[in-house]
Amino acid sequence: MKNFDLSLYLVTDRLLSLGRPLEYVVEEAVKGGVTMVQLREKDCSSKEFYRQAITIKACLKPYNIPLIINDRLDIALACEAEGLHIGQYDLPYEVARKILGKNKIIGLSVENVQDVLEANKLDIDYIGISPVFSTPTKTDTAKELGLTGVREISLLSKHPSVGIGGINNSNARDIIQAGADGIAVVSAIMSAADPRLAASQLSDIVHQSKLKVNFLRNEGRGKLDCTMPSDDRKSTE
Ligand SMILES: Cc1ncc(COP(=O)(O)OP(=O)(O)O)c(N)n1
Ligand SMILES: Cc1ncsc1CCOP(=O)(O)O
Ligand SMILES: [Mg+2]
Repeated sequence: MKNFDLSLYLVTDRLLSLGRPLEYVVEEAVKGGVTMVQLREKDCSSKEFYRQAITIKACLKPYNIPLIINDRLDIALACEAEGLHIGQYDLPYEVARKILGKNKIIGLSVENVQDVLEANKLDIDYIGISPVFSTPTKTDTAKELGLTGVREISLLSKHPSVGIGGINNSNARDIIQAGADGIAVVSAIMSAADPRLAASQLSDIVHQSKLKVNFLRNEGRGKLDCTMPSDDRKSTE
């Protein structure tokens, strides 16, 4: 059964871990409140990627946190990860789903409205709204979508969403208020002096923002039901 929470999604980058072992940063982050982990290795051999995947899988098991593998279906299968994240230029969704089966989590990056409309036709499990802001962590991205993009995409998407790209303590709240179900971060946790504290602060922001969004949605629903045309009812702002 697929059971996952997108609230605070850590995407790894070993090169940003300030020399600390990846498993140390990941475990600290999970203790701080990370709800999902993606192993993203852009620059290593398949053997090394597999070795890291097995190590991180073992580290996450006691916490019941799902491991998602970036790009590499073979590694996801080999380490029995809970899922795979693919982008617009990666292995096609249909192929990944056929090989992984219906019980694995598949996430897909969306970079514009057209991608979201296409994603709505697929049985993916979540979308990554990519990138929300420009970021030095990944420079080969599409144009940043900004908060307007997050708002538009989360209204259009039939799948749950996470924003990714340039997210930190100062803007995490805006991403949730714009309609995303969670935030995905690399440097805000990987490069934090105290990854547990960084995760716990982000987790608090996300949860507080979700409470506020849900409150406004419920409050608004009561008021909107009698005053607003139905097309305006999705908005919380
Ligand atoms: C949660 C999440 N969202 C988006 C991405 C980006 O995926 P992609 O566009 O395939 O780029 P790479 O990460 O492969 O460089 C992601 N990894 N995770
Ligand atoms: C993997 C990825 N996909 C889109 S932006 C990005 C990197 C996000 O890194 P950071 O959280 O450090 O800005
Ligand atoms: Mg990719």
